[in-house]
Amino acid sequence: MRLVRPEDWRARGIDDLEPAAWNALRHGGSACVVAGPGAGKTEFLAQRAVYLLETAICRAPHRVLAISFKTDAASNLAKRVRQRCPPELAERFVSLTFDSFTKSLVDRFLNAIATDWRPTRPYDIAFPKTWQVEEFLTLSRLKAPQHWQADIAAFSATDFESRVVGSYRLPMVLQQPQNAAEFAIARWWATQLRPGHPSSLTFVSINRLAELLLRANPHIRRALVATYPFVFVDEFQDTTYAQYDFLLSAFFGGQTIITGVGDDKQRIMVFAGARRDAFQRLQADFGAERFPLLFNFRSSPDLVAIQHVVARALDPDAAPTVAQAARQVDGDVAQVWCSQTKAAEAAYLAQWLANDMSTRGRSPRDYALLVKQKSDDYERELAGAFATRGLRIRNESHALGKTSLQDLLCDDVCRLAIAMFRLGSTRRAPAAWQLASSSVLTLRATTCDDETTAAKVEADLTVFLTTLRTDMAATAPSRNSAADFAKRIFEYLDLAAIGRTYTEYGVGDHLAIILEAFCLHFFASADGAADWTACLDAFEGVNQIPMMTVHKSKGLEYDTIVFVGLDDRAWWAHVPGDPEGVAAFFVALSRAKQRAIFAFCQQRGGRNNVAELYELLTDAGVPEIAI
Ligand SMILES: Nc1ncnc2c1ncn2[C@@H]1O[C@H](COP(=O)(O)OP(=O)(O)OP(=O)(O)O)[C@@H](O)[C@H]1O
Repeated sequence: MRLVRPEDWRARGIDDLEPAAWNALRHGGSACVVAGPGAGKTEFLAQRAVYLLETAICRAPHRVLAISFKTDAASNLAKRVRQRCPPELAERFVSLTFDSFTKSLVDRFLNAIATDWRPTRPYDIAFPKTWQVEEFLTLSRLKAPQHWQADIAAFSATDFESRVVGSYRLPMVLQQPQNAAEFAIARWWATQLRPGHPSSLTFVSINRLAELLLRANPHIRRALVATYPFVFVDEFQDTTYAQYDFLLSAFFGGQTIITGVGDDKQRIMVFAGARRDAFQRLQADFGAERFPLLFNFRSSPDLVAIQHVVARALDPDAAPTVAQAARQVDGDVAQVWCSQTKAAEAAYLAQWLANDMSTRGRSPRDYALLVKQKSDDYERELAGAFATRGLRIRNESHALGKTSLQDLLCDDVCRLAIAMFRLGSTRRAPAAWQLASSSVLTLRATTCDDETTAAKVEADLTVFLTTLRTDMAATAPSRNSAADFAKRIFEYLDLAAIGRTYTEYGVGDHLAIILEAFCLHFFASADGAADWTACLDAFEGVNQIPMMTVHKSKGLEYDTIVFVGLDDRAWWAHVPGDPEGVAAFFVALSRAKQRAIFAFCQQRGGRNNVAELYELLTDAGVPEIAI
């Protein structure tokens, strides 16, 4: 492998980076890369990883660790690095979510966790609802000594865990609570560790256990620091108290160079415990230098101008960004559509989308329907009208067991299983063959250098697929036949080998969660499908218009976004003046490359609470149109 001198290194797969991005990319210390939507923050991280690997600034066996918040962001970043540098270098780029990283530490070193805090193996993952936390806090208050009761009553169920539990460092051994917070926290832990039962841990608890693990076991921390001299954190503005504290415990005071990228104006996770001062802390604790980026590669100049009006509402000092993309549509690039009834809104929307697709030659996946929450409800309300225009909605936020459709689809095992099914339903699927054959070689612990064994593994795969193809051709899709074929494919792939080969499935219950979600979605896709290709298309959402919550749309981009439900009912939690609501609005608006439409329907709710969002659109010159 030929190394590149740092001064000779050029951007890979893109023409260039903006000057400030070059400075940040070459910077030798920790950095805060702060930039608005579409600035290419994810692309910047991919380029920096390739730079570090190709110049051997990150020399083997050292690795670059990238931490993202969402599974699809982590896999998207890994994919970009794989596309931009040779495989032997890309394999030293580790891209994980915060939760999977801390969980893998806990699962791997569970026995090194102090006995007072050690969970059972295996443990369940808990997702307590707000009412359950409320109930817990009420009970804790009643059980607390009287002088602590008022303090406990002041805790809020929405952020008790993220702020109070999340910012608390576990002592090495269990101690008597000294104040109200410690009393509530101790009870919270008792409900999670559950002596005598399988523990049931939230990801905040898993984070706290990982932090304790590193603090209590300096040799594990040293090994971690030695493995990863470079750490990237994407969406840094959303770093929670627990996550920042974990970073501090793991990497403070050492040689680790941290690169945090993000945008304070897109901070929409405060409800989940995001710190408002994450960038400032990175500057103070790790001496990170600040690099603001000013380009926007995503949105057309007119949309960038509208975004700037909203950006200024969030940060009066926000610098104007420089649009790099060209405008491709005539007429308004943004509009507010006002309707009286949900039925009228759905009918108009479906007709407009079908028409726009055919006149502009666009596909359903160029569009996205964004909602504030409860995507299942909107899907139900719109699906009928869409069907009459031959359109199908793909609800990416839909929950599947303990994961979501969006997370399932970017999972490695899911992608492999679908590739096998594609090869079972058709002869010509080169991308599927590429993925299946390389994965099966890896699962059988064979390298391409060992030509004899590799040929045998491929021949065996061909035989398996030939029989599968014959049997699938002779069997109509149904829930039962889907279950039979899924069983056959997973047995062939060998779940034990999957656990051994892919680190993310080796420990814990991640594989079980994915398998459950896969089966739920695959059986539903097979139900009523005309043939296996239709079943697989339904599974993958081919030719369907994606719908998702704003939170799930983070980091994604579409030609046209339609925000459905800009009203008080959908935004019930929004308090006028609260920057988090405006930030969510900003995230939605900035997903659009060419066009953003906001749908307001009187039947859904009023627009008092959200008046400020409409005012911003009016200030930006966005017209309102009755439909
Ligand atoms: N240097 C570049 N040259 C050309 N295109 C780029 C460059 N950097 C990024 N892009 C493209 O611009 C778009 C936005 O990039 P990316 O998704 O990385 O932005 P982001 O800063 O993460 O945005 P957001 O914060 O809104 O999620 C993508 O389509 C990406 O491929």
